Amino acid sequence: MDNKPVFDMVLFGGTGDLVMRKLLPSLYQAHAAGLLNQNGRLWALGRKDLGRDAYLQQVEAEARIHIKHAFDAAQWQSFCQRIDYIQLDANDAAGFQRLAAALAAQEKRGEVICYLSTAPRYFTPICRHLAAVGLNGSQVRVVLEKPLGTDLASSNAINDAVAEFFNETQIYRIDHYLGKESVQNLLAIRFANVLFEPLWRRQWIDSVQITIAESLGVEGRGEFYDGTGALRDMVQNHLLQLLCMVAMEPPASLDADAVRDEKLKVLKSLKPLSAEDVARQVVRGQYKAGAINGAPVPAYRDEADVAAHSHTETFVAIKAEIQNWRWAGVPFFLRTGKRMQEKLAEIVINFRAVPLELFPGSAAAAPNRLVIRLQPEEDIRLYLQAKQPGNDMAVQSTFLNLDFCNVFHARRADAYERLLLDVINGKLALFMRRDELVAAWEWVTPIMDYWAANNTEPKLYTAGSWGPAASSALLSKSNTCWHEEL
Ligand SMILES: NC(=O)C1=CN([C@@H]2O[C@H](COP(=O)(O)OP(=O)(O)OC[C@H]3O[C@@H](n4cnc5c(N)ncnc54)[C@H](OP(=O)(O)O)[C@@H]3O)[C@@H](O)[C@H]2O)C=CC1
Ligand SMILES: O=C1O[C@H](COP(=O)(O)O)[C@@H](O)[C@H](O)[C@H]1O
Repeated sequence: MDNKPVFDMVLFGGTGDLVMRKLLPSLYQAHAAGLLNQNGRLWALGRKDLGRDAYLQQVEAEARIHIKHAFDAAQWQSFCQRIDYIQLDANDAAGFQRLAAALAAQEKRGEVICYLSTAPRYFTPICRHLAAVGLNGSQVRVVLEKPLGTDLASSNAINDAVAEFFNETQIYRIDHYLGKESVQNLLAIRFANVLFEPLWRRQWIDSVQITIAESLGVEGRGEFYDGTGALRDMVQNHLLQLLCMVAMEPPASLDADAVRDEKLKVLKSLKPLSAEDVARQVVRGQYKAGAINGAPVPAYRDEADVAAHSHTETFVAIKAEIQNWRWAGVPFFLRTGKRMQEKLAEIVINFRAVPLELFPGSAAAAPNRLVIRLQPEEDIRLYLQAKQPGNDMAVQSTFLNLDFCNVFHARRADAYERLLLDVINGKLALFMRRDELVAAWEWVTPIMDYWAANNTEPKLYTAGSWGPAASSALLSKSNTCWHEEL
C-alpha cells in the first residue's frame, strides 16, 4: 500500500533552465529515494510542439549534466514513465484545455500542483486560464517562483492577480533557502536544546552576521540581473528569511501559520531605515574585473546583456536592527555579493565578552562565537576558550565542531527536493505567506528609494575579494569585523 499522496505536478516553463537544472533533478532524486507515490505524474509544458520523446531526449541530456554521479540509467527510465509533455502558451486557452483533458483522463487523481516556473508576467494569464478550465479548486496548489515583483506595488499586483483565483492556503511562494537542511537545523538547534535559548538575546549576544557570498557572476542572466540587483535578488527574500529564522521567538508549534506568524513579527520589528540610515548603514557595491581561483573574470559592466554604465549592485551589506525586547541594540549585519572570494553562506552569532579577564597571560580571550555554515558544506562550530596545555594558566580559542555530513550519514536532500516534497504533502511552513512578503518589501523600499533618488553609484570591488572596503568599515563602526577578517 502506497500511503504517499498521489499528485499531478504541472511544470509551466518545462523547457526552461530552472526545470532542467533544479526541479527535474530534484524530483528524480525523490523518485530514486522512493519518496514519490507511484501514481505521481509530471506534466512539462512549453510553447513548442516537441512531443514527449523529443522532450525526454532534451531532459535526459540535461539531467546527465545536473544529476551527475547520482544518475542511474535504470532509475532514470522508470522516472521518465512519470513525465509527459504538453504544448501550451500561457496566453492561449487551447493549451489549458489540452492540459485539463489530460489530467481528467488519469485513472488515479490526487492533488494538482501547478509550478509556475516562468517569468512573473505570465502568472496572471496562467491563473486565469487554469480557473477557466476548473483547475483552481481546493485540490489545486500553485507554486510561485521568485522574483515576486520588483517592488511592493508590483509584488502586490502579482499577488492580487493570483488571489483572484486561488486562496492563500493554495499558494506556495518558494524561497529555496528555506529548503536548505542547515536552515531548518537552525530551528532544531535553537528550540530542541536548552543550551542556547537563554543566551539567545541582547544580554548575551553582541552582534549577528548573515552572509551569502557567491564566487559566480551573473552566469548568462545579465539581462534579468541588471534590472534586478542584489537587494531584490537576495536581500529582500533569502537574507531576510534567514534573519527571521535567527531572530524569531519560539513558535507555539511547527504548524505553518505558527512559524510564519513569528517570522512576520520579526519583519515588522525591523527598524525602518531613514535616508540618513541608508547612507550610513547600507553599502552598495559592484564588481570590477579580477580573478576567481586564479582565473581572470570580467567586470560586471562587461558581462553579456549588462548595460555599459550600469549602476546595478552586485553586492549589498546592511546593518539592520530589530526593535523588540529580545534584540534591541544588537546589530544584524547582512551581506551578499557575486564574484566574492568564495562561495559561502553562514550565520555568525557573536556572543559578548566575559565580564572579567582572569587569564592575563593569554592573548585577549576572544568572545564565544557560534558559526552556522550553510554552504558549501554544512557544519556548526562553537568557538570557546580552553586552557592551553602546559604549566601556564593561559587560554586559547578552539571550537566544537558538529559536522553533519560525518555525523548523519543519511542522504542530504537538495533544497528544491525538500520543498517540492512539502508541496506534494501540503506543508506550507517553509513557504512565504503574503504578509511576510509585504513586510519584507516595505523594509527594503527606503533603500531602493534612496538609491534611485540619489543615483547612488555602487562602490567598486575587485572580483575575487570580499566586497568594497566600505563593507569592512560598516562593521568597524560597531567595533567588530566580518568573520573571515578575524
Ligand atoms: N533559473 C534559475 O536558477 C532560477 C529561476 N528563477 C525564476 O524562475 C522563472 C523561470 O526561470 P528560468 O527557467 O531560468 O527561465 P528560462 O528563460 O530558462 O525559461 C522560461 C520558460 O518559460 C516558458 N515560456 C516563455 N514564454 C511562455 C509563454 N508565453 N507561455 C508558456 N511558457 C512560456 C519557456 O518555454 P518555451 O520557450 O519552451 O515556450 C521556458 O520554459 C523565472 O521567473 C526566474 O526568474 C528563480 C530562481 C532561480
Ligand atoms: O535565488 C537566487 O539564488 C542564487 C544562489 O542560490 P544558492 O543556493 O546557490 O546559494 C543566486 O545565484 C541567484 O542570483 C538568485 O536568484
